Amino acid sequence: MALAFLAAKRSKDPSTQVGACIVDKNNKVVGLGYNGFPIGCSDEEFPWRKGGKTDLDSKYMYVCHAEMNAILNKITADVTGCTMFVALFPCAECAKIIIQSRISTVVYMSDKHASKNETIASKRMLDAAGIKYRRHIPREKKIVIDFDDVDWSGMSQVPQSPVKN
Ligand SMILES: Nc1ccn([C@H]2C[C@H](O)[C@@H](COP(=O)(O)O)O2)c(=O)n1
Repeated sequence: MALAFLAAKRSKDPSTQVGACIVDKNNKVVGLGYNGFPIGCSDEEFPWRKGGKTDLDSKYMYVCHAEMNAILNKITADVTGCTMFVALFPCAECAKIIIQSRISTVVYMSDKHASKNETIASKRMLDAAGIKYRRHIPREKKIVIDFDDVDWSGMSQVPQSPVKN
């Protein structure tokens, strides 16, 4: 989930940055994505403002969601049986792509649009397709990357990364 949030930091959306990270059955990262405009659609030319969902001058007509980008950016032939970690519960359009790509589990952080039809429809499809979903309960409250903490000559981190007991 932390990697999904790190990917989200690359989003140029001024109001909502969403990231998604796909891992395989061995927890290997096989795809990362964040919300952004399609290749060739410049952030300077296309609108980041909110508006009606079908308004030509709003971002909703153009933005690719983090989930879709993570799937399209996959480094494996397919993502069958994989788990997607995503900051925000997938909308109905992303649910369709998740189902068709045969991802088996979705782990999300926020479900703030739970009462909206796009989320209700999403859950209806995920349930029908037998895709499991659950909210992420973070074990760590904070993950800090402080470049000043890195000993560049020895390339070691001070304090060192915690090791599993
Ligand atoms: N599951 C989701 C939900 C939304 N997004 C993206 C699409 C937009 O860039 C932004 C939502 O904008 P808002 O209406 O909150 O200003 O988040 C996504 O990538 N994945």
